Amino acid sequence: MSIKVAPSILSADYVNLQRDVELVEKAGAEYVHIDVMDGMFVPSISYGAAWVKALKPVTNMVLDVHLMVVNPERYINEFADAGSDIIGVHYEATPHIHRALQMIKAKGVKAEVVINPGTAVELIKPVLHMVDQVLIMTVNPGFGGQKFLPESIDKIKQLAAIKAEMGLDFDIEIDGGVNGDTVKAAYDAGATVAVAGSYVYDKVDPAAKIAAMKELTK
Ligand SMILES: O=C(CO)[C@H](O)[C@H](O)COP(=O)(O)O
Ligand SMILES: [Fe+2]
Repeated sequence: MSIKVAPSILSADYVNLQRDVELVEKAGAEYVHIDVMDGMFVPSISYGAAWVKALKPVTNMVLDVHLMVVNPERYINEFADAGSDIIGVHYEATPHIHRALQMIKAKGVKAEVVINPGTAVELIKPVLHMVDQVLIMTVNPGFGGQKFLPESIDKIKQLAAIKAEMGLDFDIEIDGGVNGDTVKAAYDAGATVAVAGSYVYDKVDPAAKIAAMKELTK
C-alpha cells in the first residue's frame, strides 16, 4: 500500500484555506496535518483549536493535529472537542507524556506521541502500547521548508523493528522535509504516513506532488 499523505496547511494559502484543503482531498490525500505552535515549545505562533473546528465540516480527511505546545495537557480537551481525529503530543513537551496520552484516549481521539530529532526512540517504548500513531520528526520542529535529516532513516527502522518485536500496530508518521527525493527511503524504512507542507503547497500543482509521493511508494 502506498504511503498515506498528510499535507500540512502550514504552507497553504490561509486566505483560501478551504480551497487548498479541498484541492488536496480531491488529489487523494488521506489526512490534513494541522501544526499548532505556541511560541514557547517552538519559536513561531500558528493557530489553535478554532481552525480545527472550522475545517471539520469542510473535509472528510483525517484531522491530524500536531501540538507543538508546552504542557499539551492544558489543550487536549479543547482540541478533541473541536473535532480532531488524531492528537499528537511531544515527548519533550511534558513530564507527563503517559497522562497526556491517557487524556487523548479518554476523549475517544486517536493518540500520537511525537519525538524530536534529538530524542531517542527507546525513550517512548513505555507508551507505545497506548498509541495509534508515532510521529518521528525529520526536522527540528517550528518551521516549514527545512531539509530532511538523513539520520531519521535509522530511527524509523528502529521504531519499525520495535513495533514488530512488541507485536504492536500503529502508524509511523514522518514530518519535515518530505518530498519526492526523501519519501521513498522513509517508506522503505517503515514510514506509513508522510506529512508534507512546502513540497505540496509551495509551488505549482499540489495534486501532482501527492500523486508523485503515492507513485514512489507503491
Ligand atoms: O511540524 C512541522 C514543522 O514543525 C510541519 O508539519 C513540517 O515542517 C511541514 O513542513 P515541510 O514539509 O515544509 O518541511
Ligand atoms: Fe507537523
